[in-house]
Amino acid sequence: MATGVCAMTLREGAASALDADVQIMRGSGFSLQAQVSLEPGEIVAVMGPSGAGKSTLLAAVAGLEPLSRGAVRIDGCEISSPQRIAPAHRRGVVLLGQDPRLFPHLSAAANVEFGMRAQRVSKADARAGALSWLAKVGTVDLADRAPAQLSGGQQQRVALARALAARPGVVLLDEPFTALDPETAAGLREIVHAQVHSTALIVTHDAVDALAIASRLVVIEDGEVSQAGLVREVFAAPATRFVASLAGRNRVTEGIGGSYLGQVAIFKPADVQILAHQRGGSWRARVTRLEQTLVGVRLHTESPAVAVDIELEDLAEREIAVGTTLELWVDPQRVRTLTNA
Ligand SMILES: Nc1ncnc2c1ncn2[C@@H]1O[C@H](COP(=O)(O)OP(=O)(O)OP(=O)(O)O)[C@@H](O)[C@H]1O
Repeated sequence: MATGVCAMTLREGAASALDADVQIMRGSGFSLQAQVSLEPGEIVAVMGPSGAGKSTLLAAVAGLEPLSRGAVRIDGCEISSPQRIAPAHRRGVVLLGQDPRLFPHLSAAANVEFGMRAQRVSKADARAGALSWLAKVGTVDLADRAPAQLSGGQQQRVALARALAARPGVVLLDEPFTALDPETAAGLREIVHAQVHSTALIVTHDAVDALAIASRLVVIEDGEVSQAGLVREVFAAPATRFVASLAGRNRVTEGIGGSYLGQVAIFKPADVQILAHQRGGSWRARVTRLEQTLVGVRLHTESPAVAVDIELEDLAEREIAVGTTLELWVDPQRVRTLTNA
């Protein structure tokens, strides 16, 4: 693979390979060190706590944040290094964030055309292409409206059409659904799933987004990659407390049933059993809250805080209510432990 700066314009319309080795040191004391490689057409989710460095990673890959060390390569062509950042039209990357950032003086169609014209598409083809992209995101009937005449969700759809119409080899989406209501977000999620044929890195706070859209997940914590792999595998075997909480697992740090002291015990709410009598490793807990789930009821208990999933019939049969004291037990084989650092 070539490693130098490529003079050629990047291939348009084809998904590209992305290889980013990003090191950023900010005066504020924050530093980011992350390495991500994507095959052409692969969609990878990026998750992590607030302030971990997710947006910084995407900005660096987009060529908007200078690197302290490392390089970003697309199809082997270096588009960013500490010495040089390629001009925007040669990077082959688009970044779409929470804010649609449409040109306010241009209509929805003209906004989409703009991205295509930058790729030297003729005016007539750009108009036809813009209408076709607006149709794909469900806003073709709004083509002549100015951004100010569109709702937030409609603006975000137009911004997505503009980003994809430029046929980038790599698309970067930084929480594009966060500011939208759940229904609009679900619609856009489907559009991304159906229409993004580029290689894509998507920052999200939503585990459902990661499962629905991406094949792999990269978790960033404190400026470093803390876990990476297939989305399902990462959620099935959380390596950090943050990933465990994403995956909806119990995370107990103060020990349970006299075991796991000095460790973080991680287990599924569905693996906690309610016993009729005390046994080795069981513990007594008071129910503080009941929550209905799609498949039954989640009991929240205290000291330690543990969630327990049971079926609705069980709740009625055992006469469980807020304030009930239960004897709980979890099979040690179902408990994963982390060192309590
Ligand atoms: N322009 C900036 N100048 C200096 N520091 C910044 C700048 N932007 C962000 N930071 C800091 O860099 C760190 C990483 O921020 P970043 O926005 O990448 O995090 P994030 O993981 O995307 O967080 P969030 O989920 O809240 O958006 C934070 O400590 C943040 O305060």
